[in-house]
Amino acid sequence: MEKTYSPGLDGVIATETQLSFLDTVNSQIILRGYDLIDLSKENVYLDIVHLLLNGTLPTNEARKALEDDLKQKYVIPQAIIKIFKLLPKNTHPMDGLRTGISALAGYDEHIDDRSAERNMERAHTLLGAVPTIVAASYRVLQGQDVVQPDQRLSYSGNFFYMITGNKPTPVQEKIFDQSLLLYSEHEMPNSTFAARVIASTQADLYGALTGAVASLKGNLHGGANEAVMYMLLAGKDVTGFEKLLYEKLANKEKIMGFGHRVYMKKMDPRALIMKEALKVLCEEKGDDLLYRMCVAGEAIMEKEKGLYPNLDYYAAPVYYLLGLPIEIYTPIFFSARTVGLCAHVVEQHDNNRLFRPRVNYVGERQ
Ligand SMILES: CC(=O)SCCNC(=O)CCNC(=O)[C@H](O)C(C)(C)COP(=O)(O)OP(=O)(O)OC[C@H]1O[C@@H](n2cnc3c(N)ncnc32)[C@H](O)[C@@H]1OP(=O)(O)O
Ligand SMILES: O=C([O-])CC(=O)C(=O)O
Repeated sequence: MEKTYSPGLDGVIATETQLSFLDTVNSQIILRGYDLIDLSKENVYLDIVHLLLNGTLPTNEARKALEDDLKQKYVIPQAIIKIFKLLPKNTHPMDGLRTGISALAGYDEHIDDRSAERNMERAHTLLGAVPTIVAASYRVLQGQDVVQPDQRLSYSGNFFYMITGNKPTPVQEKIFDQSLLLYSEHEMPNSTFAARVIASTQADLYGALTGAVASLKGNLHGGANEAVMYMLLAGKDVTGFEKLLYEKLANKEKIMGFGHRVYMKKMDPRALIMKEALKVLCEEKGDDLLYRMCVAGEAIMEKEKGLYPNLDYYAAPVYYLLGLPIEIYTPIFFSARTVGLCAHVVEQHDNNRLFRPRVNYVGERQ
């Protein structure tokens, strides 16, 4: 049989899924039948968690029960905090996160049980623990004290608090929660593919997510949000940012936060929501410099390359104005994506076939 080769697996269908689909024609991100963009206007992150793991949007009671359950799982083993203390201080928070998730596997007494029930329990354990791992590994590596979780806060409010040590204002909490919702699930990005490939050997959820962290760190993927912020800071103001972008384009460099394998010639619909959030935060601050810089960058990229922003382009300045440390932007993305990854691994284990593609051999033969 003739086999086709598509570099980067562009356009290749890797799996069947009931979880999500990017409908680029209608600029919709379908999650179990609902449009994530619609949901981002009325719903909260935990609704998406319920939708992805249970198949339905929660009632108020079900949302509360979910949140109460996750709250019981916030505290991570003290030994994992000790491991963070042993890491070299220049360890990137994504590598701290990868180490923390990997270490959780040892605490699972049923590690060899891949049933949907056990995987669902593990998903809850991870959803409770990952924000704590993100915040604690970052703070330990910075030489700061770990902020203990505060169960009186909402799930997102507590995550924000554990990172910054400050309780968010209602506006900060709403926008932070919305960003988590937008990052929660996105069909078949590199990290989700990596997780499903790993899970397809019957490897466990922790292993699959550990691999996904490694994938998400790269700046062609999740690492772009951090890179966007460094680029904006290097630009300093609108003129400086425009000059920087023209220089990068002249050097044939990739501009972080633009382009997308699936959307490429269209705006990522999630970016629009974060663009609106950026406007709100700028208005609140009484300083719209970051907004004007981003809009100027968007215009240059459209004119010069016909490329549009992806979510990372607008999430980065939003996180900056929320007062979040730059090195933690990608770990936050991962934390939000934990639910999507868990749902994909559950689905993979439930209906598994080992991923094992072939190659076009172009080497020599004796
Ligand atoms: C939430 C997320 O993870 S979204 C992704 C975040 N990543 C980024 O923002 C990194 C910047 N963007 C990119 O590198 C790419 O657009 C990717 C990796 C996202 C998609 O890559 P691919 O689908 O493989 O497209 P590819 O890299 O082949 O680009 C196609 C063409 O567009 C150009 N291009 C794509 N993105 C960019 C960009 N950001 N800046 C400049 N040129 C770009 C490429 O140079 C290439 O041009 P050519 O055909 O003249 O060589
Ligand atoms: O879909 C992709 O390739 C990358 C992305 O936007 C995401 O993971 O949110």
